[in-house]
Amino acid sequence: MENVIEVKNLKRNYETTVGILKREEKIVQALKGVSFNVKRGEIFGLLGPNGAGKTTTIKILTTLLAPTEGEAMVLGYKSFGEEKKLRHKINFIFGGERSLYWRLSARNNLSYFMDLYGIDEDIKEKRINDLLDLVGLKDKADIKVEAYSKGMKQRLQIARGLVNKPEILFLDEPTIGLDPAGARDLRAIIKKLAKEGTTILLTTHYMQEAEELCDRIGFINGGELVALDTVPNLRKLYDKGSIIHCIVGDLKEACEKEILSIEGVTSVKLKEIDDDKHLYIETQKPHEIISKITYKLKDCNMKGFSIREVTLEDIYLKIVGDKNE
Ligand SMILES: Nc1ncnc2c1ncn2[C@@H]1O[C@H](COP(=O)(O)OP(=O)(O)OP(=O)(O)O)[C@@H](O)[C@H]1O
Repeated sequence: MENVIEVKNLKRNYETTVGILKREEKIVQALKGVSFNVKRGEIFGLLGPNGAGKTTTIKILTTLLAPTEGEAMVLGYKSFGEEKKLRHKINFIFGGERSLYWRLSARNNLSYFMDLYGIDEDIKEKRINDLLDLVGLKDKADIKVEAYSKGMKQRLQIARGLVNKPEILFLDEPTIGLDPAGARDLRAIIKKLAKEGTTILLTTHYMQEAEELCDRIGFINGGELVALDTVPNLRKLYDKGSIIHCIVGDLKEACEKEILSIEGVTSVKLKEIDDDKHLYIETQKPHEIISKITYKLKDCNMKGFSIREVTLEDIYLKIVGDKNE
């Protein structure tokens, strides 16, 4: 499958000033040499903590920001330098953005945005109806957007992002602030779009969403791409099997080390949540060693335990780390 995005050694610095009394110039390296490709029809996820460089990457790819160094080719055009040739072939939606006109109906919003792209009158009406159908707003098409729920507004944003039939749609945190049902509806639309051939590059902080949607995932941290693969391959690379999750009230200092020394335990992570201590024990043979673990924790006021498969969230925490630690 052909590459529709080719990013090579992409760098972007921001110049800012810091300090209140003595203002000093500071350079923030938001991207430190990122390289990746996206294939046509793929749903590609960029995941990483706040400030990792995800939005900067999207802004460069959507022609909104110039790179400091490196190359970003989108549909064969330089995203900076050939932006005029590229702009009508792509579109983007930033999560929580307020680009819709609340005093207008959904239909009139879409009509207005199509006019900005110079879409012919004779294809406008059908395209508007198709888009309203796709995002499930046909029945509410003539109601003012101000009366819409957050989920409906976000679905209309998606329709707005499709007015020019983009070959690539960029979505920065598309489901942010939506309730579970609203987020599920939006994910269904994203899947449908990809099935119909639209390439999607999205960012999200929701690991389950990424796991459900993305064909491949790039983990970005501190301006660097630290891993890139399909979810099954990421599992193979970083998956040591299962996680035994134990919750205890007290933890004797030696316990953690003793558990780590049990044969078959790959790693032990401790996290304090409220007054409890959560132990995440990585192992390939959870059922063989669980009794040894509960024995070691017998004086630790054990409140419960569970055994589960390694999730994308575990993989994320392993690769990117936990900023709240
Ligand atoms: N206009 C700007 N001026 C100065 N620094 C900036 C600017 N925009 C972004 N940065 C910095 O660049 C780095 C990358 O920011 P970016 O917004 O790309 O991260 P992100 O991964 O999208 O984060 P989030 O998940 O919070 O949206 C951060 O350190 C950020 O503070």
